[in-house]
Amino acid sequence: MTATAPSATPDIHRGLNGVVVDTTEISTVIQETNSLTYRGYPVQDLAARCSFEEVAHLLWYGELPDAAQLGEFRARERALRPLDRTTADLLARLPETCHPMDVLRTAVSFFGAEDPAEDDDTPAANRTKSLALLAKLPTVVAADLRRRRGLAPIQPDTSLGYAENFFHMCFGRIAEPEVVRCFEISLILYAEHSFNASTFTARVVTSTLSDLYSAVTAAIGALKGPLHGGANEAVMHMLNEIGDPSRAEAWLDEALTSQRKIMGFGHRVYKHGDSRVPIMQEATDRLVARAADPEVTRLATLHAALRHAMITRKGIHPNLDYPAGLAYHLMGLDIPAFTPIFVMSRIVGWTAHITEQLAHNALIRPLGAYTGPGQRSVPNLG
Ligand SMILES: CC(=O)SCCNC(=O)CCNC(=O)[C@H](O)C(C)(C)COP(=O)(O)OP(=O)(O)OC[C@H]1O[C@@H](n2cnc3c(N)ncnc32)[C@H](O)[C@@H]1OP(=O)(O)O
Ligand SMILES: O=C([O-])CC(=O)C(=O)O
Repeated sequence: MTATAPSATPDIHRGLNGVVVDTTEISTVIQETNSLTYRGYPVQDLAARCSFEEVAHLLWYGELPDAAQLGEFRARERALRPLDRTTADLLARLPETCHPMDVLRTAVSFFGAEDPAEDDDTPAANRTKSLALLAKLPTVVAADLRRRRGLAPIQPDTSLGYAENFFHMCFGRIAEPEVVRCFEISLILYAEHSFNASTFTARVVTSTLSDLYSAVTAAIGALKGPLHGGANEAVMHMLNEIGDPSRAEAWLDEALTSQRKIMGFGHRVYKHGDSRVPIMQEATDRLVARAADPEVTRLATLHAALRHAMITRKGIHPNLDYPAGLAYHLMGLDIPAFTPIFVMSRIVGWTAHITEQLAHNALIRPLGAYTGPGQRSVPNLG
């Protein structure tokens, strides 16, 4: 038998780093200008001039809504906010020791099981499901936040916008306009970011012609990890661990020496700073100024000191999770709710990508270069 010559080592891109897997019309990071556009609009302009609902409409339908379209979009979203009794009961039975991302993942999976049209993947059916998820996810997140505080859920208020209603459902009151605006800016900035890990996960699941709920459930699992969305919670844990601004440099030295990843820093695509950070940082700074509280000043000084030390020492810049984590804490939200809030926003990007994937589907199935043992005979186990 002639031996086969070993094949040439294939070109391997671990983590798909630098690999372009498909086209997209939804958003792009423009490396040269370090900017991000949604359907062609710079995200900083959208954050300055639009509501989250307008941006959701843009990402899903390709255009900003006119007044009539926005009115209809808002009315439909508001009507879909309540949870049915079965869902509320199911979620209330989950252990309080589980992470709130587990609650969201379970909720979306259950919404799929309950939906008789789960397998209808026509664009119209998927638009209806996407809107229902957008509307219901804040209700799940707020009820779970209150459950962990030993409080009963508060029903959604259809007279309130998306961001205001979330504060109402968490705290029974609407936060001040500056807080709501900062929150809304974070939702706009988190809504979409091209082929990030969780969106790619949603596209992989969709590419098998599985249903939208399965794709979103899987995306929630991918977002939970601290190298992705989980970093906004990890940022706040890290700031609490450091404690005092005077410790920032020494803490960083030690963390880098022990090869720790510094949460909220670095990015696969942005190597000179995340385009969204300046907008989020400015909004967070406004919350700090408004608080005029020594405790808040201590945290903000520590946040700035660590950012400065990390850029000086490693040349690595913060990503969006760095200012967003601090902002959510300053809004009075509990740390385990931070990544679920990311889901409330990114649901828009995920479902826009699911629709796009389905419109030009190709099964996503890469290759792996085998490095295991050569072919061998199964020994006699008897
Ligand atoms: C919204 C979002 O999901 S944004 C991302 C949120 N995630 C985080 O904040 C977690 C912390 N950051 C990280 O772990 C990384 O920067 C990632 C996962 C985001 C990007 O990772 P990659 O693109 O794979 O870059 P990679 O990990 O190879 O980093 C390149 C170099 O920078 C270093 N580096 C990158 N980020 C960090 C960090 N946060 N802390 C310490 N070192 C870092 C790496 O150790 C590596 O150094 P080396 O070349 O000496 O080995
Ligand atoms: O793009 C990424 O890799 C991560 C990110 O910033 C996001 O999903 O918003």
